Order: sequence, then structure tokens, then C-alpha cells
Amino acid sequence: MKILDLVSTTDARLSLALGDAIDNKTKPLGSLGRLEELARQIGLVQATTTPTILDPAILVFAGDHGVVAEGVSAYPQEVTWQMVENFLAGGAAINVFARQNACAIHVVDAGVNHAFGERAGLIDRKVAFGTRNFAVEPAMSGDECAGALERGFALMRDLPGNVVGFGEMGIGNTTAAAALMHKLTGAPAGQCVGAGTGLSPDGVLRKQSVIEAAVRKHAGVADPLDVLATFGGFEIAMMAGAMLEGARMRKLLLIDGFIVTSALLVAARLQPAILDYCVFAHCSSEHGHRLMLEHLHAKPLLHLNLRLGEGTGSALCLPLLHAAVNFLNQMATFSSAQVSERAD
Ligand SMILES: O=C(O)c1ccc[n+]([C@@H]2O[C@H](COP(=O)([O-])O)[C@@H](O)[C@H]2O)c1
Ligand SMILES: Cc1cc2nc[nH]c2cc1C
Repeated sequence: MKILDLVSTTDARLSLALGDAIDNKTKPLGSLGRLEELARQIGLVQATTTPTILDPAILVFAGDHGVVAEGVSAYPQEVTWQMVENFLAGGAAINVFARQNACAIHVVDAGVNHAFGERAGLIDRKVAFGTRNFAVEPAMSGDECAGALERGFALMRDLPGNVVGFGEMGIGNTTAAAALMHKLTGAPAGQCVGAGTGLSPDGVLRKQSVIEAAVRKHAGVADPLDVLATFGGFEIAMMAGAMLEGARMRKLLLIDGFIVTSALLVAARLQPAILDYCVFAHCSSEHGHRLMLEHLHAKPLLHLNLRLGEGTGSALCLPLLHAAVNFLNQMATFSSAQVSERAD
């Protein structure tokens, strides 16, 4: 497996040109706030002063987690495959929000513990029927982890469009994501764990102990790919691969909640320039997400107390992306509209 180098989108001349284009629009300087930052970022990602949003798509990666045997989720494992069926039937929150925003969804079986058979609309990239229990042994072998990353690269190469939103589904995956966060940011496990699908306070303490014991068991694992294989999940590894390839292709990456951001933590350790390509959709109410975002110096767009996953935050910020490119491409300038500029 080869991870290709990513280049930063930094381009001083283009940044100046975008700044001029934004400042010449008929509005007080800076008055479109975060939308101005977004417009500039999308312009830099696409290397143009006239960026577009073409064929946006949301990829929902599903996988199961052996660590659920430790009682770390409020819901049973079969909810993962049952929700995949719900995605395929169009009845989940992500289906509703993607439809509302004319956005395609692709559901990927990265490693669900269920035999779906041939299913229209389901992209079968199953590495295995769920990871192993990392409280006992590494979640994945090195080969399984590399296979998941590579399938992520390939998926992105097949995807049209220049904006890709990430989403996931996997009972137990907040435990995997919290373990990755603990290992990759150095934050204490107690600051990385949260209620996930709705664990009780006692359940959250148990989740913390499971992570702390597993980290002691797998002491010495430090390389980001080894950390991913030991504590991660197939959907998390496949997202990390897809993010790396998406950025290499200069697609804009929409980062959803706690689990999607944990995949980015891995990708950013491998290729820090990936952060230039990321829009952080929202700050999840999962306990560790705010700290995880701070670690990445990320400023999320929305604060809606979401903690659903599926890519729902990614879908909900699509109108903001459209607004950013539309104001840049369509607003009149002071000179074209013959509006007087500021007096000083
Ligand atoms: O995206 C988030 O921030 C988020 C926060 C909490 C839970 N989730 C979703 O809930 C599931 C994992 O929760 P759990 O408690 O089973 O680890 C998984 O399917 C995620 O999509 C997602
Ligand atoms: C019902 C349900 C839907 C979900 N969507 C993402 N994670 C989920 C977890 C549960 C339990």
C-alpha cells in the first residue's frame, strides 16, 4: 500500500485574487463572515476564483466492532445491518437530509457482521464480518487495515463530483474512535469517551476502563497505521483512505461527527496537508468531539447538538457551501452595480 503525498492548497497569488473578488462584492467588508472563509477555501481547493459545487455525494461507511462484547453501546450490534437496510430503503435521517439537498448517497459495506447478498444500491467492500475485540486482541491485522485503506482510495477514484461528504454507521464505533483519539492526541481516555448512542454515566465509565485496559494491553503501539489497525474499525480505515485519495484529487471533504473526525485524525497524521481540504460540518454533542476538533484547529460550521452520525451534519451544511460559491460567482461588485465604496 502506498500513500501518496498531498500538497497544501496555499497559493498567495490566488488567495489575494480571491480576497479581492470577495471584497469587491456589494457588501460591507467581511460582512459574510464564515461564508467568506468558505468561499476562499473552496477557491483554493479548486485552484480558481470561480469555484463550483458539482455532483456532491455523501458516502456512508458501515462496519461492526468486536469491542461491543464489552458492553460499550446502548444498542445491540444488529442495529448496524438493520440501519444499512434502512439507508437502502431511503428511511434514515441521512436519506431525508440528502434528498432535501439534492445530494446522492452511497452506502458502503466496509465490514458489517451480516451477509447482505447482492443488494441494489449497496457497495460491497466488506473486509470481514466485523473487527475483533480490541480488549482482547488487535481489531484488525495489518493486511486487513491496508485492504480497508486501499478500498477507500479506489472508491474515491470512481466517484464523480468535487465535494464528498463523509458519514458512518457502526454500533460500538464511538469506543473505537475514542481509543484512536486517546492514542493520537494524547488526551486522557476520560476526555475522549462519551455516551455514544446513549450509555448511562456508569456505562461511560466502563467504556473508559475498557479503553484504558486495552491501551495497557497493546502498550507500545504508536505508529498511526498500527494504532488504526489495533483500535480502529473497517469503516474508519476505509474513510481515512477515501479522505486521503479525495484530497489528492482536490475534492472538498465534508467532515461529519466524532467517528468521521477520528478517521481524519489518522489521515492527518499521515498527511497533514489534508486539513486544507476539509470543511468541518458541525460540533457533535459526543463528549470528545469538541476537544478532537480543537486538536485539529478546526472550526465547525454548525452547532446543533447532533450526535447521530450517518453524515447528517455533512448533508446539513451543503446549503452553506452552495451559498459560499454562489455569492462569489453571482453577486454584483461595487463597480458593476455602481454602489459607492466605503468612505475612509
Ligand atoms: O457522529 C457522531 O458524533 C456520533 C456520536 C454518537 C453516536 N454516533 C452514532 O452512533 C453509533 C455509535 O454509537 P455507540 O454508542 O454504539 O458507540 C454509530 O452508528 C454512530 O454513527 C455518532
Ligand atoms: C437507531 C440508530 C440509528 C443510527 N444511525 C447512526 N447510528 C445509529 C444508532 C442507532 C441505534
